[in-house]
Amino acid sequence: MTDELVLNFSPPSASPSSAPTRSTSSGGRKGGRWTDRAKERKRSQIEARKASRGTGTREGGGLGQGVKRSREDEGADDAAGAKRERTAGGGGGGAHVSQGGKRRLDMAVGPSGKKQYISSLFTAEGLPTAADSSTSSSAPILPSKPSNAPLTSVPSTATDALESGGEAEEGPDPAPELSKLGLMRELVTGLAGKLGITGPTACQAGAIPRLVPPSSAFASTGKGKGRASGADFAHDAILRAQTGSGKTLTFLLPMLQDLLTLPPSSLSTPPPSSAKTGPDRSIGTLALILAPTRELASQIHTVLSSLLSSLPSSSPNPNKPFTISPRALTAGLLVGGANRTHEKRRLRKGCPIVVATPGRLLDHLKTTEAFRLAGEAPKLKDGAPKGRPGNPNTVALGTRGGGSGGEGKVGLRWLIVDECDRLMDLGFEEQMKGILEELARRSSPSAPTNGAAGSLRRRTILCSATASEGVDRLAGMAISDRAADEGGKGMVVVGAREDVRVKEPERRDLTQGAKRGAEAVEDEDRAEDDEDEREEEQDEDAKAESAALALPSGFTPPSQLQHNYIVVPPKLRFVTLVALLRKLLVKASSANGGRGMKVLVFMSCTDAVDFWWKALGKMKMGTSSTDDADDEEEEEEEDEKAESARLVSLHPLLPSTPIYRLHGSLPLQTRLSSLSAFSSPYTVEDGKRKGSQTDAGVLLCTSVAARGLDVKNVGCVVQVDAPTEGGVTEYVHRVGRTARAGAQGTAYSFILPSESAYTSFLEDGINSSSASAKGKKVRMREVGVEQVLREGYGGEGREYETRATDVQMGFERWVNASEETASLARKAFQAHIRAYATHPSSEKHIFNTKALHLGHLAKSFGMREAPGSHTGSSSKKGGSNKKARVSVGGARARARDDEGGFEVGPRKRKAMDAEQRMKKLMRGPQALGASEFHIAGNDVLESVVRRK
Ligand SMILES: Nc1ncnc2c1ncn2[C@@H]1O[C@H](COP(=O)(O)OP(=O)(O)OP(=O)(O)O)[C@@H](O)[C@H]1O
Repeated sequence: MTDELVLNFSPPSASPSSAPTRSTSSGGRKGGRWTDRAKERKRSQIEARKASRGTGTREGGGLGQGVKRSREDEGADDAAGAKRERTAGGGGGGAHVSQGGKRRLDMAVGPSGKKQYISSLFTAEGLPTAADSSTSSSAPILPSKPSNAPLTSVPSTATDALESGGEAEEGPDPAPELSKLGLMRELVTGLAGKLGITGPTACQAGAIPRLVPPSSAFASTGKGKGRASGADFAHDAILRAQTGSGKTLTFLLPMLQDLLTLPPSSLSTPPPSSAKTGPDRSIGTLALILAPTRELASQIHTVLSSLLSSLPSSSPNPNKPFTISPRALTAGLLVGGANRTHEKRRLRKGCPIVVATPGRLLDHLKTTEAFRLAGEAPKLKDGAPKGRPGNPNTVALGTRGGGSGGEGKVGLRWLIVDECDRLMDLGFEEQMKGILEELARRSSPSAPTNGAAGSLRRRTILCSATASEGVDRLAGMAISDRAADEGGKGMVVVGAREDVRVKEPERRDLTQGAKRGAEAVEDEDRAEDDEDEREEEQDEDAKAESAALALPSGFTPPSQLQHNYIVVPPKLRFVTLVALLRKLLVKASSANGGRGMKVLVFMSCTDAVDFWWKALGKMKMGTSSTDDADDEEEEEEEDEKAESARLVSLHPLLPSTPIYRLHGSLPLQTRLSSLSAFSSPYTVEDGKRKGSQTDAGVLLCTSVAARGLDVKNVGCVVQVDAPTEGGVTEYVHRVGRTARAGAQGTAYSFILPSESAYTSFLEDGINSSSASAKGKKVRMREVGVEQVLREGYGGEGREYETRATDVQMGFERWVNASEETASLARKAFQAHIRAYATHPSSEKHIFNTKALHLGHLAKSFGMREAPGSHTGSSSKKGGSNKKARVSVGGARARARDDEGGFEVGPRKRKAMDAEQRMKKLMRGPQALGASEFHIAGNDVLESVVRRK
């Protein structure tokens, strides 16, 4: 590598001699007793070794310079008790090949001048290269046509479905392809102007015409060019499409068009003479959009707000005025972790559109009096509906709690659930049930069901890439009334290449559900029965587990995405990540004129993210451990104060590349600020933000960032740890953070040698999907770890080994410099092992804790041996063949105690259920705020869900 990053390395020292230095005198003596000759030869060899070692240390000055160890370190290595071959020769380079042995040991001179041995990262044989050289990263890659890019023209299948003969618009279309979808001119202009979007993606071309209401439904809005015919119109739908294919706009655009053009007669205000005098934001909430994570909710809110601000305050077309001005369609954001009082204030002012996480939404639905759905009157203290004289909006509306809207009036118009499969997986099901019950309770019994007025019924859109059982359940709950009214017609799937009608979701009686919930709270004795039920459910879930792991039909990664894997020996995980990041960043920087790229790095648990993030920012290269300790003590004091506010780390080998972190245990503000800083990162020099923008950035994260997040210029996703939940589906979501909207993207997965079956597991899972079976098969490409290290660290021959060793030593020095850092390392290691143990049984043949070499894995956490608590056998005794003896059951049990350390999924839900039961018993707040996702994990929610 000939880039500036390499300059961070000192020039390599004179090539270390790997053979003992022979004294010329040793062979000089002839004659005499053989024992005297042998003694003399031995003495001269020792002297020669001393001499060469001294020279090497003084002259080395390269990577080996930093390889100084304290007595304590030395002791630890000795205690590690590996059968070490004594090396002959030495040098500043620090790497030595043992005489005939397999292991390589690094030798350096400590501050006291004592020689010290360092357990080596490399063996004399070197690292294996990629198994199949034809698939190595140097092999040419045939470019694939992006599958989620904006289309240059609307495909005939989409256009055929559109109605012809719509009203002619005046003037040329600003984005002709978009206006063919039936979108109103103002929206198309706004998209083209503010967002630079001129053509639809395949998902948008397929789904928007079906979601835009047919012209017959709203006489006042007139006919658009591209509206779907009544037969194709999907009142309720499941929206399913590839990652990065523009699903957010697919549901937002029809929703906005619908709200802007609601029939004036459906509103409780008199028909407006102009848009400016139309209903204001106190009209109540017309649309609810739910998302599983705070970040995703916030992102949707941002897109929605910029869409709204791109629209004129009134329609310039006098024939088609906006019924409600875009300025009145204020979007409110309600997410866990945010200030409730501020949210209440916002709700009091009125939020026609609400974007929320489910727990917080339910909380407000239950407890915030001012939260009014469209059609509901504000409640007076005595319970009578409040009708302010002179405010027709409130006077004409029905009473709250059962009489909303009145005949022919619109109530809550849209319910949109983004990433709904994930949402059901995360244990939000109770909250979702609670929300639907609350909406059902508040909706008018006389709500329109049929005919033109029936089109005012709530529309439900479930966005899901995955057709899980949870989605079916949610669909069943959400459209239970309609399904009956329409003779069992279920939800249609839109957005996929081929629209498919899913089987009719099972109807659920929400009133019964509410009763059951209330009884459960009243009768504590029933808790035991519930527990039995849950156990049965668990068994069923276990059976469903393997089925759920297969990739759902039609859900494939973008075709332009390249999938790579690297077989990384456990002790090389840290140095390989640093090398890979260097390689990627340098490559991107030279390809795009120095701007670099953004990289997302997924890890299994929050503790590991925190630890590696800190280590990358704090470790130093090439200084002695004592100096480091002094420096760091001073820094620590300052850092302590700033730590919580600190967003960015910088690594000495990744200059000008800010490193951020994201996981569910961080405070909301830190989460959002980290994400926003990563989205438009700034350069940092001398620890200070310099303000200029860069495209280079690294985000270490857990699966909390796997769904829905859309950050521009993410060129690569690295999975240091495979997802512990969700199997192939979760893999596809994670890698889907790159290669969005037609952009190129690369994914790398680290796999341990014992996990080699993971690649075929992924390939089979992805390729068995029916859509991909027709197209190009996905193939995982192996990139040799040796190649990554060589390209990342540069140098001649195997010099990268020395450099990697120095990086590892810098890491270990930082870890061992204080009890605090050492304990961080232990905690991260233990959380990692526990997370590893939660891989489902269907993946146990790949991710088996028994196959882990804990001693080596500990090295990737900067430790010289595995902490004893998780090893059945101490690493001091075990030698190189020690395997992990971790009880999976035990690890699972511990997982329940450690909410923060895990990703959350179906199996985690069981743990959370247990925790919720415990909280109920304790009757005290025990926030699950540390959970990965915003699992509404608090006692308030628990009680509101159960409350009648
Ligand atoms: N028609 C379009 N033309 C160009 N870019 C678009 C278009 N539609 C959406 N985009 C952009 O594509 C990116 C991905 O969109 P979005 O986040 O909605 O994808 P998604 O399908 O929801 O992905 P995921 O499944 O990962 O949540 C966004 O940056 C968005 O601005």
